Amino acid sequence: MFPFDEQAIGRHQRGEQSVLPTTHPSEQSAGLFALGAPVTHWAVKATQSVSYEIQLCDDVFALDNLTLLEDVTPAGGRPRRLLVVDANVDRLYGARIRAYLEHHDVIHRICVIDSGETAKAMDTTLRIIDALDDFGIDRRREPVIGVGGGVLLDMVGFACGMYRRATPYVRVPTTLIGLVDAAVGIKTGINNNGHKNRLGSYFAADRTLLDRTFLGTLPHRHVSNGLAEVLKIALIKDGRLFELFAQHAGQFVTTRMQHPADAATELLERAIQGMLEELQPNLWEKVLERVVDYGHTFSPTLEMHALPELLHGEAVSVDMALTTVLAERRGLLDAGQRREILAVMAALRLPTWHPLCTPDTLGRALRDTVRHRDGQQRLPLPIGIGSATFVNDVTDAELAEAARALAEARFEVTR
Ligand SMILES: NC(=O)c1ccc[n+]([C@@H]2O[C@H](COP(=O)([O-])OP(=O)(O)OC[C@H]3O[C@@H](n4cnc5c(N)ncnc54)[C@H](O)[C@@H]3O)[C@@H](O)[C@H]2O)c1
Ligand SMILES: O=C(CO)[C@@H](O)[C@H](O)[C@H](O)[C@H](O)COP(=O)(O)O
Ligand SMILES: [Co+2]
Repeated sequence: MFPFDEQAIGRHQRGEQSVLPTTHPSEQSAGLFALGAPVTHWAVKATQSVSYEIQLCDDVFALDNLTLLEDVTPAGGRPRRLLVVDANVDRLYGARIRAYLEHHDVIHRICVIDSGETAKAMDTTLRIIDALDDFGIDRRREPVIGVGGGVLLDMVGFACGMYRRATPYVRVPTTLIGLVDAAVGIKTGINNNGHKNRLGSYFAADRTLLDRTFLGTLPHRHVSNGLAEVLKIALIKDGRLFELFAQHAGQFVTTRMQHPADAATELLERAIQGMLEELQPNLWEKVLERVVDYGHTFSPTLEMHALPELLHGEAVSVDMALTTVLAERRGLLDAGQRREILAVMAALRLPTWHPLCTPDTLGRALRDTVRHRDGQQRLPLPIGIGSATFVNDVTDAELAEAARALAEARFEVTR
C-alpha cells in the first residue's frame, strides 16, 4: 500500500507543489495511479517554460546606460557581479568596464579568459567555475555577465548551466558571430577529444544585450567570419538578405558593418529575426531537420581538423560552397545562382575551398554528422537562393564529384 502523507495533502491544498497519491484524474498532477492499487510505475510529466530577452543596446558600458544593471534589486544592498571577459576585449575595453562598475558602486570581480577555438575546452570552463566559487556567487540574484565572442559565451553558458545546476547569466556579445548567432539561441558548449561542441547544454541566458559598437575594433577577418553565419540564413530562407550581400558585401567587411548604415542595420535585424524564427519553435532541437544546420554538416570536422587555421564561419563557408555545388548538380539551383553565391563569398573574403575537402575527410565528416542527427543525414540543401530542402541520400561518390568540381572552379580566395 502506498504510504499516505497527510502533510502532502495539506501542501497540495495550499497550492504548494507536491506529488500526491490521488484518486481523481483531474487531480492527477503526474498521471500517477489510483489509491489502493499496487504501485508498479510512475509516469512523471512536467514542462519548463523558457523566456529570455535579446535587445539592441549600443554603448552598454556608457556611464549613463543602466540597461546592464536593470536586474539589480535595490533591496539587496550593494549589487555584486562576476564578469567573465574575453582577454582581447579586456585589453580594449577593460578600463571602461571597470570604470562603469565602480561608477555604479557594483562589487565586482572580472575573470579574464583567452578565447579562440583552441581555448574552448573543459579546462577553461573549469577556470570560470573556480571564479564562481572564489567570488561566492549567490545562486539566483547575482547573474554572471559574459562579455566576449561566441567561444567565451558558449563556455560561460556551459559553466553557468552546470554551476549549482543553473546559475543565471547575461550575455554581452562582442563579435559579429556573437551578435547574430551565438548569443541568440540557448546552446552552450565546448570542444572535446577533437570534436566540435561535443559537450554542451541547452541553457538560456536571462538577457542578451547587443552592442554593435564592439564591432568597431573587430578584425576584418572576424567580420567576414560572422557574415558567413548571416549568409547561411540568406541562402536557406531569406532572399532579401542575399540581395543585401550582393549589393554591399565588400563594404560590410571594410567598414565593419558601419556602412551603408541602413543596409547594415537591416542585415543584422533580418539575421537575428531569421535565426529566432527557426530556433524558437524547436529550441531543444526535438526536430533534427534544422535549416540553420546549413553549412554545419562538414564544417565541424573541417574546423577541428584545420584548427586553428579555419575560423568557425570560414569552415561554414567552405561547407556552404561545397553544398552549393552539390545542390547545383542535383538541379536545385542553376549555374548562375552558384556563381552568384560563390562570388558573394569571395566578396566577403570567405574561403570556398580547403585542402581538407578530400573524399576521405568529407565522408568521415558526414558519418559523424549522421550520428549527430540521430542516424540520418538530414542535410539541408538550398533550393535556388532563399529556401531549402533536406536530403538523406548523399553518397561518397557524389561528395567526391562535388569537391572535385569545386576545386576545379578554383574559388579559393586568398585573404
Ligand atoms: N551557441 C551557439 O548557438 C553558437 C552559434 C554560432 C557559433 N557558436 C560558436 O561561436 C564560436 C565562434 O565565435 P567567435 O567567432 O565570436 O569566436 P571568439 O569568441 O573566439 O572571438 C573571436 C576573436 O575576436 C576577439 N574579439 C572578441 N570581441 C572583440 C572585439 N569587440 N574587438 C576585437 N576583438 C574581439 C576574441 O578575442 C577572439 O580572438 C564557435 O566556437 C562557434 O561554435 C555558437
Ligand atoms: O554553430 C552554431 C551552433 O553551435 C550555429 O551557427 C548553427 O546554426 C547551428 O546551431 C548548427 O546546428 C550547429 O550547431 P551544433 O553543431 O553546435 O549543434
Ligand atoms: Co555556426
